[in-house]
Amino acid sequence: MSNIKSALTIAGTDPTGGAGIQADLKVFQEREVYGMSVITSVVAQNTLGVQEVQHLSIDFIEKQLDAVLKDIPPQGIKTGMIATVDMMKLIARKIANTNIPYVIDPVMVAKSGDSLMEEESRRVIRDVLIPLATVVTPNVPEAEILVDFAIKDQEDAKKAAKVIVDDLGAQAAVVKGGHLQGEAIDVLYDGGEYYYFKDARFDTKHTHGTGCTFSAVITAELAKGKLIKDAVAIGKEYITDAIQYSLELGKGNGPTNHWGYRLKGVPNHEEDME
Ligand SMILES: Nc1ncnc2c1ncn2[C@@H]1O[C@H](COP(=O)(O)OP(=O)(O)OP(=O)(O)O)[C@@H](O)[C@H]1O
Ligand SMILES: Cc1ncc(COP(=O)(O)O)c(N)n1
Repeated sequence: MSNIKSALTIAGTDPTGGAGIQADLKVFQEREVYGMSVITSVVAQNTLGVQEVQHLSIDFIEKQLDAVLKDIPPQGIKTGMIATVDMMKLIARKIANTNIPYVIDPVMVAKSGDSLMEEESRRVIRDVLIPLATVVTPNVPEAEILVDFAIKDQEDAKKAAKVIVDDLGAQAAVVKGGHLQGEAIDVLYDGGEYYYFKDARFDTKHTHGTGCTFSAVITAELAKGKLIKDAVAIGKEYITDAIQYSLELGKGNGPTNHWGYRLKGVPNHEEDME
């Protein structure tokens, strides 16, 4: 038997390569798992925002899922942009009995402010997909919608992570602190303990795709058999480096970039460098 680990992302696209499916596949490659993808929606977007979205039919998404799952069953699955209730129900049906670690990045609104999930789906994701999750990775606005209370500080973020696990049924939740003040602190709750992942906050607008990248690393590490808390720690370190070396590409919010960090060749924030 092959010991190659593979990971599957089920998400929307970003033709400029910073977010969505394209970002996930780059991460899988960097984390040395074999990357596979099922596209839910094709998105005409760039660093400035979303221009147009076309959802694929449920029937065609199902064909893609069957093509992958029946041929190369992955050791880790993540979902990103799942815009409609019917897509959520389909994905739940396909992965409910698989036992494959499953990471949900509950993508609702792009950094540009454009909606990536229908209003109705925001409630349905709670009931249909969250109970299947190994880890859910909401940012603060997404966590607020999932738990129905305002998150102003780390104490609130901690409470939200607990509700997502204890009440909504995920195995673990990490509420990301990118939208809070001060250092970038993410809170993980795994049903037993809280873990805090704290790192420097960089003053940069080039953070397109941070959430996608972070959750893709966690998926890759779970696929390799890492514990949840170790997978999140690796995700945090990776995204911090990728934000520090993010790229001034495009006319808006440029993409994060771990590749540049690795090569140490193309820093764009010289003030952060020695
Ligand atoms: N300016 C920053 N400097 C350092 N780390 C950051 C910064 N902004 C976000 N992070 C970290 O990046 C990760 C993603 O967090 P964030 O809250 O930005 O997710 P997100 O809003 O879901 O991203 P996206 O909008 O791309 O979906 C977290 O680990 C967070 O702490
Ligand atoms: C297909 C897709 N999925 C996710 C995001 C969120 O990323 P961001 O909030 O950084 O724009 C996105 N823009 N596009």
